[in-house]
Amino acid sequence: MKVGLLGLGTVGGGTLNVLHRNAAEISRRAGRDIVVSHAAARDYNPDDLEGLANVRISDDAFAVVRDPEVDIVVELIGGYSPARELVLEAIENGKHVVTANKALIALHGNEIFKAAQDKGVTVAFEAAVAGGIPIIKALREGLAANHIEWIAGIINGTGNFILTEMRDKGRDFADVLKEAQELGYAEADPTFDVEGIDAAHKLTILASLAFGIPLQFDSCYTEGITRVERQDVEYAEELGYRIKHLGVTRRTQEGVELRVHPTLIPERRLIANVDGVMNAVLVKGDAVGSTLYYGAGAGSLPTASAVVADIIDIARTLTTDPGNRVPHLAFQPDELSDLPVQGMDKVETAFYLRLTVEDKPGVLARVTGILGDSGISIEAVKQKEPLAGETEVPLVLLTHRVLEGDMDQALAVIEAMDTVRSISRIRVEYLD
Ligand SMILES: NC(=O)C1=CN([C@@H]2O[C@H](COP(=O)(O)OP(=O)(O)OC[C@H]3O[C@@H](n4cnc5c(N)ncnc54)[C@H](O)[C@@H]3O)[C@@H](O)[C@H]2O)C=CC1
Ligand SMILES: N[C@@H](CC=O)C(=O)O
Ligand code: NA
Repeated sequence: MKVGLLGLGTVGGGTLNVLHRNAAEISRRAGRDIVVSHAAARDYNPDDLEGLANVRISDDAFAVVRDPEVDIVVELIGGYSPARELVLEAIENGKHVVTANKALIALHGNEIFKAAQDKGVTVAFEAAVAGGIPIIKALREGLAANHIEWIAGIINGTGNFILTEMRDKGRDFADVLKEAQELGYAEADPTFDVEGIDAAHKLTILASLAFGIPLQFDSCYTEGITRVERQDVEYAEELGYRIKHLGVTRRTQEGVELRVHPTLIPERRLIANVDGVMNAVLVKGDAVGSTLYYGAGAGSLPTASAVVADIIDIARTLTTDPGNRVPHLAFQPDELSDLPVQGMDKVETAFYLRLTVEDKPGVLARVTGILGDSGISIEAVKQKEPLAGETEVPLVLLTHRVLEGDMDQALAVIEAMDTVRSISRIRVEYLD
C-alpha cells in the first residue's frame, strides 16, 4: 500500500521513521507492506529521516494528492489552508486520508467527513487528540456500549509542560515555552497552545465522538494558561489542589457543556498528577464508570505512533464495504443530534477566588456576606500576610458549587467595593 506524505517535520518525520524502522512488524499486522512512495515538504532535515532512498520528494503537496499511485494521503503540514483543499482533493481523487490536524478537523470536519462518506473513503485522525493516546479508538470502539456522561482531559502537552515546569522548578513562562517549541511540542503559532485554542480544537472533537453531535468549535468556551500566576499555584497547593489546564465536556439536561480553562483539581486525583508533556483523558460512561487514558500528548514518535496506527487500520479495512466501517464521528452520520452547547452562566462548578484587598477590618466579612447573599457558601478562607511594605493582602477563598451566572453577579458587587483592588478566579472540579 502506497502512502503519500505531506509534511516532513516533527510528526511527518516521525511517521516516516516509524514506518521504516517497524516495517516488518507493521506488515505482519496490516497484512501488506506499507511504503511511503511520494512526499512533499517545504523544508526538512534529511539527517533526521530514515528510509528516504525510495521516496520521491518535492515541495508540491498537490502533486502528491494527484499521484495515481498513492492510496493514502497523510496530511502532516498543519493549519487550515492549504490543508483543507489538499484533503478535499485527496478525497475527491478516491484516496483515504490520515491527519494529525485538529484545527482542520475541529473547523472543517463536518464538511470533510461528508465528502469522505459520499466518496466511500476514510479520514482517520487519532493523532489529532492527545497525541499517542488511542483516545479516539477508545471512544469510538472500546466504549461504544456506553451513554457517555462527561469527559475531562489534559489535552495540550505544551501547556501542561509549562505549568509543570513553573510549579516544580519555578521557571519562567516564556523560557519554558521556548523549550517546548525546541522539543517540537508547540503549534506553529504557540498562542494556540497557551491561549487554549488547541485544547478547544481537541475538546470539540472529543465532544462529537462522545455525544454524537456535529463539530461546533465556535461554541467552545476557551481560556488559556497565560493568566495563571505562580502565587495561585502555591495557594492551590496549600489548599490541597493542583492547577491543570482542562477541557471539560458534559451532557446535561439542557444540552452539553464545552469548555477549556485552568482548573483546580484535588491533588489526590490521578489526573492532578499528570505532568510535563503527558496528557490524560478521563471518560465517565454509565456502564463502565470512570476510565482514564494516559500517555504522551505531543512529540515526534508518540504522535507518529497514532498516525501509523491509523494507516494500519485503513490497510486492514481496504476491502470492507464503506457503510460497515467505524463511522467518522462514532455515531452513524444520519444519527447525529443537535444538542445545544450551554452558555457558561448555566455551568455549575466550585470556585477558587483570590482577591487583593486593603488590609482593613471588615473586608472579609463584607466579601463573604455578598457571596452569602447570592447563595454561595464557602468551603475555606485564607487571609495571607501582606508583603513587606504593602498595605494590600491576598484573600483566598474556596467556594462550594455554584452556577457561574450567580458567581458573576456576586463578583460584580465585590469588584465595586473600594477596598477590593483585583479579583482572579479559577474553576474547581472534583471529577467524581
Ligand atoms: N508536534 C506535535 O507534537 C504534534 C503535532 N500535531 C499536528 O501535526 C501537524 C504537523 O505538526 P508538526 O509536525 O509539529 O509541524 P512541523 O512544522 O514540524 O512540520 C510541518 C511540515 O510541513 C511542511 N509544510 C508546511 N506547509 C507546507 C506546504 N504548503 N506544502 C508542503 N509542505 C508544507 C513543512 O515544510 C514541514 O516539513 C499539525 O497539524 C499539528 O497540529 C498533532 C499532534 C502532536
Ligand atoms: N501543540 C500540541 C501538539 C499536540 O497535539 C500540544 O502541545 O499538545
Ligand atoms: Na490520540
